[in-house]
Amino acid sequence: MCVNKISLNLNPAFSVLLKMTGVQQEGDDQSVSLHLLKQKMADFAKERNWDQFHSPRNLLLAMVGEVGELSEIFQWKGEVPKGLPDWKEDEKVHLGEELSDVLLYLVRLSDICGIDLGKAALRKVELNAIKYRASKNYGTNDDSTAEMCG
Ligand SMILES: Nc1ccn([C@H]2C[C@H](O)[C@@H](COP(=O)(O)OP(=O)(O)OP(=O)(O)O)O2)c(=O)n1
Repeated sequence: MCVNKISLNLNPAFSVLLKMTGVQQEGDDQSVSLHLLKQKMADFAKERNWDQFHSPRNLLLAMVGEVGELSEIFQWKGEVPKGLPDWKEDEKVHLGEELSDVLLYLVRLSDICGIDLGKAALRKVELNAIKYRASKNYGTNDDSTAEMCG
């Protein structure tokens, strides 16, 4: 599989962000590649002469800040049902924006650190499958059944 063509299904709110930033989606199915996001973030920084600010530490702190903003959306709500059926449309748009900020900083951080995020994530999925074998962990999330892997 070509890692650069790994696709993520993103919240519809992300299409608003893409339009605002002039980013065009690849196709009509709202799938966006990590490669496209990486390139768009690199262009965004270069056009503003912001490469100087996009250091690993700065990007990590920016991402953590955005995780905080994402957490605020859920703060004090108690548990919420999957699909967020009771949320207003503007709340979902806001959620999409904060999720996107986290993703974009993560993509940029990975790029600046020279990590191929798609490749690393695929490898991790494979490691997870070995550590948490379906046959031993079906229906349980007790990690005492996890296997060590070196
Ligand atoms: N130095 C910067 C500043 C911003 N961004 C990009 C990445 C994020 O997607 C978004 C973050 O912008 P803000 O810091 O304005 O954060 P918010 O959009 O969350 O705004 P606010 O914090 O006012 O809610 O912009 C960036 O790449 N580099």
